[in-house]
Amino acid sequence: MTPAARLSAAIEVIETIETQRIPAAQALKEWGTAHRFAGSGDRAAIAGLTWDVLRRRASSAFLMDDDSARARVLGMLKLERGLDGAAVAALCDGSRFAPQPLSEAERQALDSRTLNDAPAHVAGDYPEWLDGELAAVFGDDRVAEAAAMASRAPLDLRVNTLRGKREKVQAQLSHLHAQPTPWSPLGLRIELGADARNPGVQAEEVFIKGAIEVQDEGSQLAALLTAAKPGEQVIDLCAGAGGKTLALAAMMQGKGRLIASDADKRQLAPIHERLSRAGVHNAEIRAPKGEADPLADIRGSADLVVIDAPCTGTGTWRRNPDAKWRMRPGALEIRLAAQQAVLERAAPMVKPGGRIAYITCSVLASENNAQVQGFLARHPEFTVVPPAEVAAALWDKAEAFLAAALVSPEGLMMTPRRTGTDGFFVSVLKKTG
Ligand SMILES: C[S@@+](CC[C@H](N)C(=O)[O-])C[C@H]1O[C@@H](n2cnc3c(N)ncnc32)[C@H](O)[C@@H]1O
Repeated sequence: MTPAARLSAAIEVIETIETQRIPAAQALKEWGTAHRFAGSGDRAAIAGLTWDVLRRRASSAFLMDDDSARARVLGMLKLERGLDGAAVAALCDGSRFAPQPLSEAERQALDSRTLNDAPAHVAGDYPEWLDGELAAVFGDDRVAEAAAMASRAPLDLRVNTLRGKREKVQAQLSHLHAQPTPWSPLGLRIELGADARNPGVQAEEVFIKGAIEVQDEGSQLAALLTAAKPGEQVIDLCAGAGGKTLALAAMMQGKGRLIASDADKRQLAPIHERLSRAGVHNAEIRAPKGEADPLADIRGSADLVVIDAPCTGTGTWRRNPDAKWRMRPGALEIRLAAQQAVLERAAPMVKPGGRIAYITCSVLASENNAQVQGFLARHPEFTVVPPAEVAAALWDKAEAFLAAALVSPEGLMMTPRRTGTDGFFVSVLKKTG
């Protein structure tokens, strides 16, 4: 397919998403089924265009002064891909399979309209109802922060130190141009272009042998900031598919006791295979069985309870721009209640002097700072470990990391703009009594 034909296809996919109100992944799949002649390169390029339109869904329509699928695609080409009016016109030449030529109004919009007068939620491409939440955290920086949260994310890997060393794994992935991540001593980063096909790391020998896992650098750092140590008793209370469990296991070097649990046993399904591939031998998985609490025996004994809390995932918008537009206020309410419940569950498990690491992949104050404040009010036996002490887990990077992150009395927040990671909040709470 020509670049122009791919553009026509992307307009079609965006139209389907908008009119049928279906998820982007589904619309792309349906398009692929109906156009079996399209090769994998074409599909990847059309998907790239579609995701980029969703990144710029509001600002592209504002720029074009038109909210049609075609306008959003044209506006995205300027805002996200940096094409000028002439370059867009060259793609839309009206030839077979190409989009229709630009109208006068479209040409003018591409040449002269800007986002200068756009409201914050439009310029920053986020749902209007979240403006107050983002203003509370970022103030006037919210447009710049949100724009970074809309930008394409790299593919980050964590090297599993139970199986290999970063330098060696990097050399084994040199064909993918993997580079060390800026903060995590365990991370490798693969930058992906706009039309990039999935690099298929799961088929690499280092992956099959358990030496790497796909994990955003922010998630790696969140695990490191818990400062889990060899010999400790660590409870991963919201283990899900085990991303944090695997990182914690490597930090513990096979020594001590690591218990992974989750309220939803289905979420835990992939963890068994992942732990065995990663060579983890000191982890115990406790899935719920009926009404009984699988962690009933853990009372006042844990050195560390990690809460990788259920959250809205606003910090991962750059990986899933579709989810951002589908998010509703009701979903936030549900997450807030779940976070409070899981914090309450964790408190009695911790031994005196032990700690809770409360982590979210959200940037919203209601899910982060306010949850910590509420918990401290209910549990005066806990205090916040000062963020400077928490950051010390990053050794030589601690000072620069503290300067980059958004530090509050409740904890540390990473954002795509500040740390080049997904958005993550980490608060470490120590039990004094
Ligand atoms: C952010 S996800 C966990 C991701 C996982 N830790 C990882 O790194 O791959 C949050 C998890 O919390 C679980 N959860 C929700 N409420 C819970 C509760 N009250 N107790 C324990 N787990 C809960 C959900 O089932 C979900 O799997």
